[in-house]
Amino acid sequence: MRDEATAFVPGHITGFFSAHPHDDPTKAGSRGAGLTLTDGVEVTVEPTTASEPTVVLDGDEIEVEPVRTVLETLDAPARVEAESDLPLGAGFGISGAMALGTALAANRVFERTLSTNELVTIAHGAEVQAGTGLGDVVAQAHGGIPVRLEPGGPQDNKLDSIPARARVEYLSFGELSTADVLSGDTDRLTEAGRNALSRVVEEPTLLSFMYASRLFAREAGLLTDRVAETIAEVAAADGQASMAMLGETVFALGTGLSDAGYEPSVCATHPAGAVLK
Ligand SMILES: Nc1ncnc2c1ncn2[C@@H]1O[C@H](COP(=O)(O)OP(=O)(O)O)[C@@H](O)[C@H]1O
Ligand SMILES: CC(C)(COP(=O)(O)O)[C@@H](O)C(=O)O
Repeated sequence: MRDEATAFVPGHITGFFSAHPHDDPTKAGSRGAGLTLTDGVEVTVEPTTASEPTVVLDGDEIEVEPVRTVLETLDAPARVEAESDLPLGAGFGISGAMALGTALAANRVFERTLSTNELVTIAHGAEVQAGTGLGDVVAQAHGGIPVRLEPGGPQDNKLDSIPARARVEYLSFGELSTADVLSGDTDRLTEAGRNALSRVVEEPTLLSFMYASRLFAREAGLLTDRVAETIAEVAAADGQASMAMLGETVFALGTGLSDAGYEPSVCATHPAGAVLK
């Protein structure tokens, strides 16, 4: 057993998605596309003798169900300490990042001998089971600008990506409970998500991704006034922006938000998937 291990998992902004439930959470998931980010989550796992696991994010002890499930699945009594560049609950896939980072680091600390795909499957299943995400984990394992053609964990899904890189700006006005949205009527997202995916498969470019994402955000009925206004202001300054699913967050390519007079956070698309440090 090692003293500790650390993994870095990129943040993930989903531009559009459709939900695809299944009785087996490792086969359930989403189709869609998004951006993995150089801003992300660093997850450190160390063994504990305490009767219950401890999960700390940016110094605060919190309850993130997928992390607990991953530790139980790996039979790993641990303390998980995460540092995030991104806000929790605002559409950056932090719950998925913490689950995936915990799986990678716990496997190393407790000297389990699971493969990367097995660990991604465990983290993906835990995230889906908790209702806090559908496609973040497999996207964060992949890196780049993943296009999720078929839902599920590595043994069932089919991923492609948009071969591009970009500077990314983002501005978050607040949280949107993923669990609330996913436990509601997601059928209304299915057609919008299918249309968006068809557009990006037809034309796998960043511009078509952004256009498809804006169309989806409108059709999904999730746009808030502040998000809609900000997207319009970026467009008026000849920029490309859309809403991060699922958060009250706007993301833009290049300098879109800055050019519209905002002071956004700045990062870039992440060229690779999650890594052990
Ligand atoms: N202060 C908090 N704000 C938002 N979520 C929180 C907080 N503390 C714990 N959580 C848990 O973190 C998870 C957030 O998941 P989600 O809404 O999908 O966020 P993200 O979009 O960052 O992945 C949920 O399991 C939620 O119960
Ligand atoms: C959009 C979402 C369903 C939720 O994303 P988040 O709120 O960041 O957990 C994501 O998991 C996806 O399937 O694309």
